[in-house]
Amino acid sequence: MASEKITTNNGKLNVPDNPVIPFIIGDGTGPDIWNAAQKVLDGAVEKAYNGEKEIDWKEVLAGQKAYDETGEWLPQDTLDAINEYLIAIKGPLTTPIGGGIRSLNVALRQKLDLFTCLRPVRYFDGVPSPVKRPEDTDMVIFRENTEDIYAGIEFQEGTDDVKKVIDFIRNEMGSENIRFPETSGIGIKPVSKEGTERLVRAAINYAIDNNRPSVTLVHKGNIMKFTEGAFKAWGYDLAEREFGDKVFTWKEYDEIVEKDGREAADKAQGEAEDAGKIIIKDSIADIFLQQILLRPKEFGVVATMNLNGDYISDALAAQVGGIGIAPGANINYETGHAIFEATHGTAPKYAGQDKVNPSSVILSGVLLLEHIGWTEAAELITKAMEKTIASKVVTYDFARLMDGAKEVKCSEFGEELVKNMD
Ligand SMILES: NC(=O)C1=CN([C@@H]2O[C@H](COP(=O)(O)OP(=O)(O)OC[C@H]3O[C@@H](n4cnc5c(N)ncnc54)[C@H](OP(=O)(O)O)[C@@H]3O)[C@@H](O)[C@H]2O)C=CC1
Ligand SMILES: O=C(O)CCC(=O)C(=O)O
Ligand SMILES: [Mg+2]
Repeated sequence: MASEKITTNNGKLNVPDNPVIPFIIGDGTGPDIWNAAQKVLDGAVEKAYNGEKEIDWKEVLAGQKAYDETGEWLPQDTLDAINEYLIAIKGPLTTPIGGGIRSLNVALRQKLDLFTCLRPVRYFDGVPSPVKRPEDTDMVIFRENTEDIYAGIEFQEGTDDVKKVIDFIRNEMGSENIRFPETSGIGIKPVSKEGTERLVRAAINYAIDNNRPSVTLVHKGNIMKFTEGAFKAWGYDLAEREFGDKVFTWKEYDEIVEKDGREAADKAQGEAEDAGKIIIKDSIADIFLQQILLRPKEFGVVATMNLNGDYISDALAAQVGGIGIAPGANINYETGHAIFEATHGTAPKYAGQDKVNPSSVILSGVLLLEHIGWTEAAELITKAMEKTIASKVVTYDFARLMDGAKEVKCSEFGEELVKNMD
């Protein structure tokens, strides 16, 4: 079967039966989990479509393997290939120590402008969890992926550059708030209206398409007023301007309280909920981290900035069993480019041991299959995952917390999933 490219037409993906999909194998435990995942993905596609559809996996290089083979951590050829083929999947990448690149993962997201980091968090029955009712956690995180302190604008303590920046802040901007100006490093946190709007737009569209009752804007706007506070304000404005009567915002709620009192505002929100409108609300990041533990049912779609999203992703993953089972995708909803990847890192201490849980990258593959419309194959894997975990055949991370579990290797867990596809 000759393979073809996935293309876009007016914002819609055209997916041939035999698409070329680039993959980055990843560092550390990357090869173990990718090899297991590829077999599961191929097995599901074969089973779902009886050989009428097949993915042509094309390896592209990044990370240690790229450095060893080409002398570059992130070769231009890799960026060009993902640009050309639109959709890719990757294993985790080590952050090189020293050198100009802070994080290859962050660099990939920024260079391809993959502005949403989508991280759905759901519970699979039987997975060991530290909370009493892990099934109540069912959220989808929209983490802004290109801005915030991840932009990497930082100046090291003691350098001429940081001195210039500190002099500028003190002398030109008149701020005396740098407590120890002689010994400070400085980090800059850009948060833009465009960046916020495209992220919040994607989150609300997702809520509409997937019948989610609310979108929560998570921010620390009480302290960082012109970055995180602006994120909240721009988010509410965008919701009201672009989504009109499909949404009811807490900004509207506050306006009603001001005019007609709290009872009237509660009534208006109740009516909006009854009419199936999406409630756009907000939560300050610190209390949000408490509420997702105490009252997770109150949250559905979460839209937030880069650093908050990084913390929230791992915290929520823990509630449903940990980052061994936390998938993700980096998506530009405007160009159609997307790279699917696990939430966790390279877990270097387990590298080459065929030990870690491949579920995060497998479920990232499920997101990929859903994204290209191959939902039958995606469903086969999800069901097989449910069945396999329920039968207590699991990798070390779950086995150490479960009674009566059978611990299997990374590759064996993948094989078990393929067996359990029916
Ligand atoms: N997107 C990416 O590619 C990311 C890359 N990184 C990079 O990865 C490297 C290592 O980062 P580190 O902070 O150690 O975080 P990791 O996520 O790599 O590992 C931390 C711990 O999480 C658990 N864990 C991770 N992956 C799995 C898995 N597949 N199955 C079961 N458990 C798992 C292990 O816990 P335990 O020890 O309890 O068994 C592991 O020791 C760094 O260079 C970092 O920059 C980090 C995050 C994301
Ligand atoms: O690239 C990294 O080292 C960190 C990335 C990360 O933590 C994440 O994507 O959640
Ligand atoms: Mg992270």
